Amino acid sequence: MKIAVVGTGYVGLVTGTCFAETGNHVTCVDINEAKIKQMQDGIVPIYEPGLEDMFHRNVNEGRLNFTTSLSEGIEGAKVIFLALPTPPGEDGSADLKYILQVANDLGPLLADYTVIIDKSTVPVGTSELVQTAIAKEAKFPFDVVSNPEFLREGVAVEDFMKPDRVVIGTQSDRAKEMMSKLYAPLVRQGNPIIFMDERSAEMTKYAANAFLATKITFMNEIANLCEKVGANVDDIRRGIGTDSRIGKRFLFAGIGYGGSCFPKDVQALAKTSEENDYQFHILDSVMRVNELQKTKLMPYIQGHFKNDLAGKTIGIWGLAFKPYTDDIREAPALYNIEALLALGCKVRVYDPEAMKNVQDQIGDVVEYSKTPYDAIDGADALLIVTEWPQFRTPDFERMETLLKNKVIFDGRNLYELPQMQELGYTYYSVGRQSVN
Ligand SMILES: NC(=O)c1ccc[n+]([C@@H]2O[C@H](COP(=O)([O-])OP(=O)(O)OC[C@H]3O[C@@H](n4cnc5c(N)ncnc54)[C@H](O)[C@@H]3O)[C@@H](O)[C@H]2O)c1
Ligand SMILES: O=c1ccn([C@@H]2O[C@H](COP(=O)(O)OP(=O)(O)O[C@H]3O[C@H](CO)[C@@H](O)[C@H](O)[C@H]3O)[C@@H](O)[C@H]2O)c(=O)[nH]1
Repeated sequence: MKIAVVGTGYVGLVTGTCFAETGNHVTCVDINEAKIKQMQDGIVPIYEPGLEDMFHRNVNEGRLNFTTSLSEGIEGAKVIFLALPTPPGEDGSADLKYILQVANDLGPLLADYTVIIDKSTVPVGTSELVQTAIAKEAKFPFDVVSNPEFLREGVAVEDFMKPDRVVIGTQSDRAKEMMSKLYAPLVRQGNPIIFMDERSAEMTKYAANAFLATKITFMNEIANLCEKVGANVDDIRRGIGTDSRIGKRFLFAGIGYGGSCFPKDVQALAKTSEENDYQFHILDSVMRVNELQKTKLMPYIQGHFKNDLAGKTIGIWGLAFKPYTDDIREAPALYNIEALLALGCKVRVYDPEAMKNVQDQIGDVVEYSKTPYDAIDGADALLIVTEWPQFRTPDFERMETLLKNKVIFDGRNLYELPQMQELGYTYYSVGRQSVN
């Protein structure tokens, strides 16, 4: 099938590449000329495990192309995916200007029956707005389908190729048939395509993200309480996660959730509630708790150094909002850097993938290190923010020779308490007792 994907960010690029991999001919359209040129030159603009090989294979075999021209990109396409940004507007609601702009542009360009698919995360009712915008100048029949995306950064290719489920919101039989054909190779494993109406599909995406953000936040609050009552949140996680009604995943306490989705989607759902005269109390709490959680180790850092942090050097391991990505959107590391700098600290950072993005965003207010060990050379303490695998089994003996003090503040609970005790570190983590 000939497919167009409009918007070649995270979701667009993964969608386009994976559908090319299943034998379709895909053209990716983006207004960012530099990005399109990069991809035409064979450079994948994001770091995502498994994507690069698949990208090159499909480009070389002629199934994956790139253009900045919408009219050229959608020529002959039976389906058009909209994978455009929906950032928070000033009031927290999702800003639909990118989607509606493209919808307006698409109308006069359609040259046959086409299925237009919202892959972006959009508030309930958006498919009707898209429908109206396209209809203004369309001369051919079309259907607008809501097909929210559930991939996680870092495992995006696997999530896309083997989805737990595919949610498709449409009431058109013609669109349903087209979507079933497109997704057939991906749902072979027995995972379902779930059909529903457009509004329910749009709501399903927000419900999933808000539920997961709430699950994490609940564990973060349990962790905060564990510290006070002398319990260990890792044991609690094992103790409740084995209950199949609760499930083992997304129960890891830490220094808050970040990324391009949870923060903005929880906020947007709260806004939708407000607009519909409903106070979604849980979401308000989730947002408030997560704000506090991101810098929850700061009081421990201040306490340890007796509120005298001016001139102290803190090494930070991890900048990306989670491992296996270079994405720093809403990353807890940025909040901790800001808090440490405000207290007069010098900050030295290391991340295997995200340092360029951080430097582009905040410049040289921190020092960028070539290795994790450079980041702690002469530092007064180490703060761990992202659980990259290489931080799990570091050379503790070497660290001891580099750190001025054997102190670790660990926002991701990477090490066992008895191990830290034996090694003689002062160790603060989340939801567990401190080791001195
Ligand atoms: N990032 C994720 O993990 C993820 C997962 C599921 C859903 N989503 C949702 O998918 C949507 C896209 O997210 P993303 O992270 O891929 O966004 P992104 O910001 O990484 O990329 C969006 C792309 O759209 C392009 N663009 C903007 N206006 C355009 C136009 N008029 N024509 C063509 N291209 C245009 C931008 O240049 C950019 O390359 C959002 O609604 C997001 O909430 C994201
Ligand atoms: O037990 C956990 C699991 C995650 N996190 C944090 O939660 C955030 C989000 O993690 P994750 O969900 O793995 O990453 P995303 O790529 O943001 O994916 C989420 O957001 C996407 C965009 O909407 C959805 O498609 C995915 O299904 C949804 O998991 C990160 O800061 C993680 O550190 C925790 O603190 N504890």
